[in-house]
Amino acid sequence: MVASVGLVSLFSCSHLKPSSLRWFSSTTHKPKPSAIVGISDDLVREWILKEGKATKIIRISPVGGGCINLAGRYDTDVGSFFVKSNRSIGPSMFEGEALGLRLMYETKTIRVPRPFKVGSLPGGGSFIIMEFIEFGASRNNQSVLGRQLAEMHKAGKSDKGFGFDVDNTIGSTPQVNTWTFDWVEFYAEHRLSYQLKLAREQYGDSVIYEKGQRLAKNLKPLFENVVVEPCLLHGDLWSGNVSSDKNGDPVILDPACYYGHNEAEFGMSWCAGFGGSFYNSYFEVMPKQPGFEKRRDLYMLYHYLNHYNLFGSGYRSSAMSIIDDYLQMLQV
Ligand SMILES: Nc1ncnc2c1ncn2[C@@H]1O[C@H](COP(=O)(O)OP(=O)(O)OP(=O)(O)O)[C@@H](O)[C@H]1O
Repeated sequence: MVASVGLVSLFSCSHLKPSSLRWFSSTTHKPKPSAIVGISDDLVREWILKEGKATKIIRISPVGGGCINLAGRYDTDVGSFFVKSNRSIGPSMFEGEALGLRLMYETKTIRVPRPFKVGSLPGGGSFIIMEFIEFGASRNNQSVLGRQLAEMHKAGKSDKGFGFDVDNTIGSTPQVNTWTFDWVEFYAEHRLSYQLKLAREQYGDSVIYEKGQRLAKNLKPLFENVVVEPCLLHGDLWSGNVSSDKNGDPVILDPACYYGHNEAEFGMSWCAGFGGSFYNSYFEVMPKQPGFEKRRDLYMLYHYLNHYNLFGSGYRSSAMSIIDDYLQMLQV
């Protein structure tokens, strides 16, 4: 039922960020500082020299690889800072990212960059300053990644149900995180239905909308005998957002966090390359729940729909065939 990742997907898979660009994306040369991160960086420098406790900024260099924001590395006498900026979007996007990074960081389970500061830029736009992580040359150990991710899911609990304190984005699509006590209701409304409405608005696609809504209203049988607890999710876990540090320890980046069913974390697994050792280690900490396989495509559907909305019709058939298969399986 899962569509294979073709050429189109490889390059648009997760927000146009081929993973190969990820591993070696830093370059070091010396253009004018403000040109590097695309902003007048006075506020960034000010923070680094005051709260960041640096006495000197030694070098500023651009970091490539992202699509939505401009990024730079600020080397100082107290270490390096990673800065992203966006000239047109206000601070809410980076506030969402910072909150997600902070909550993941506080679980002390898997390495994420520690967020330091989000600010607005004088002429509009915003920036985020976080810990700079030196990436290692090789991909991380899948088994450690699986275990640490499961530990994060286990540690990151919520007493408000499913959702998040702020809305954020998945790629550039808004992701609504209104707190909801029932997971099936949350996933149906704020994940599937939201994307289906977008597809109808953007493409006039009433076929996928109507079939998808029929599925969204009939998800309950897929959750029989399962207790779903809210877990802190990275939310956009694909290979481009997974790296490893110089010690070879896994690092996860660029999250779209919310509290959800832990299995929803595998919704991007069609672009993640998780192997057997990843899943074995994961399930040792977070045991597999009954019906896991039956729900796997349901969680991919959200991301396929998002890719359809972001990148166009190349993803429609994958989303449609998942919907059709479920409608047939559930006989609705
Ligand atoms: N904390 C960090 N330390 C060092 N490098 C980082 C850090 N976070 C991200 N990077 C590098 O910077 C690049 C851009 O970051 P990121 O992907 O978060 O950008 P973005 O534009 O916000 O996201 P998107 O890729 O979704 O457009 C990444 O490819 C990664 O290699």
